[in-house]
Amino acid sequence: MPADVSKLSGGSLIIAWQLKDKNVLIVGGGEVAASRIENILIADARITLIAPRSGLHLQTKEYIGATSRITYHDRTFAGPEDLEGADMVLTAIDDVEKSREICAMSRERKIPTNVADIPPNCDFYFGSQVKRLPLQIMISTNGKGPRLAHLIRKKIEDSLPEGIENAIEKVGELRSKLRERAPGVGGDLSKKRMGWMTDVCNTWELEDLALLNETTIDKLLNEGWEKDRVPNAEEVIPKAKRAGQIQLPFSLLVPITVGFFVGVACTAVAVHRLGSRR
Ligand SMILES: C[C@@]1(CC(=O)O)C2=NC(=C\c3[nH]c(c(CCC(=O)O)c3CC(=O)O)Cc3[nH]c(c(CC(=O)O)c3CCC(=O)O)/C=C3\N/C(=C\2)[C@@H](CCC(=O)O)[C@]3(C)CC(=O)O)/[C@H]1CCC(=O)O
Ligand SMILES: NC(=O)c1ccc[n+]([C@@H]2O[C@H](COP(=O)([O-])OP(=O)(O)OC[C@H]3O[C@@H](n4cnc5c(N)ncnc54)[C@H](O)[C@@H]3O)[C@@H](O)[C@H]2O)c1
Repeated sequence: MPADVSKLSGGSLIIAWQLKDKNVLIVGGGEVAASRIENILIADARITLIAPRSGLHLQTKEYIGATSRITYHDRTFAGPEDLEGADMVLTAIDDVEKSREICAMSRERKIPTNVADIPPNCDFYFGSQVKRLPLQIMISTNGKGPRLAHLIRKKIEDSLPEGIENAIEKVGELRSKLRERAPGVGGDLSKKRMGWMTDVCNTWELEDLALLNETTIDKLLNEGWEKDRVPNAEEVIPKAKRAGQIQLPFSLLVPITVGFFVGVACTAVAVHRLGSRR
């Protein structure tokens, strides 16, 4: 039977774009540009910023002064020569015509472009973002309701357990130490490594993972990976350290959060159906 793809439409491709050391041109220096700068700096890219000094937002000024990763030009956009070497173009200016012009020029050069607030001139949209690095969560309403994206972000932020970023960081350290012991890509060793990592993540609570350090990571690898088993957190983390942690009910938070959003989605569908019957 052919797959039903009728509902696979109307969304975006949400990806974690790797921009390290790429060149991003930002045109405009207001509040929106400041938020674009923050997002691009997080991605370790270099920024060329073109905007007259007189229109710079305080936050933009602070970013310019704080890092050599921003090359600042105190002027308005000059023309196609400003697009030279750009891997991405973002405009955040209060001049719709100029924005459209810049967009046309960059699209001619096949440079991915976002024009703040003008969806037809965007090759990609920005979303509302939870930033608890290395965790990032992007919320997109696919252009339907940016303010709602902001409000949904707040709800997700409130539902995330404290210290979740530490757990992710420590899992990253564990994975890289495991790779030193079991290197390579593909093949049986790789399968075994992935299986073991999956079992550790499934078995351990986030708050226990967050307590890992260099010594306990080695212990987990010695007692676990080397012996083809997954030890309990109690075996690896000293009792006193576990006793000192705040017990976060992550196992409860996940179903509650998922339940909440399923509820919101069902209500929205019901309201929409009622509305369309009138
Ligand atoms: C999420 C966020 C990220 C960011 O920009 O960083 C973002 N807009 C945010 C806020 C916001 N923007 C607007 C309001 C006023 C209230 C309202 O209109 O709802 C507020 C609310 C506020 O400021 O709180 C006005 C607005 N925005 C767009 C239009 C044009 C249109 O709809 O046609 C208009 C109407 C202009 C008009 O009416 O004239 C278009 C876009 N805005 C997007 C992103 C993309 C789709 C995002 C998605 O799919 O959800 C998209 C398509 C393109 C883009 O810009 O990338 C950020 C919240 C960050 C946060 O706080 O967490
Ligand atoms: N997507 C969003 O989240 C969102 C939210 C609010 C506003 N906006 C829209 O984004 C745009 C920017 O918003 P803002 O609040 O940062 O505006 P702003 O007026 O504070 O800043 C505009 C900036 O663009 C600069 N500028 C104007 N023309 C220029 C040119 N030709 N070359 C270089 N720089 C130029 C100005 O000097 C100023 O720094 C507006 O169109 C606004 O409607 C988008």
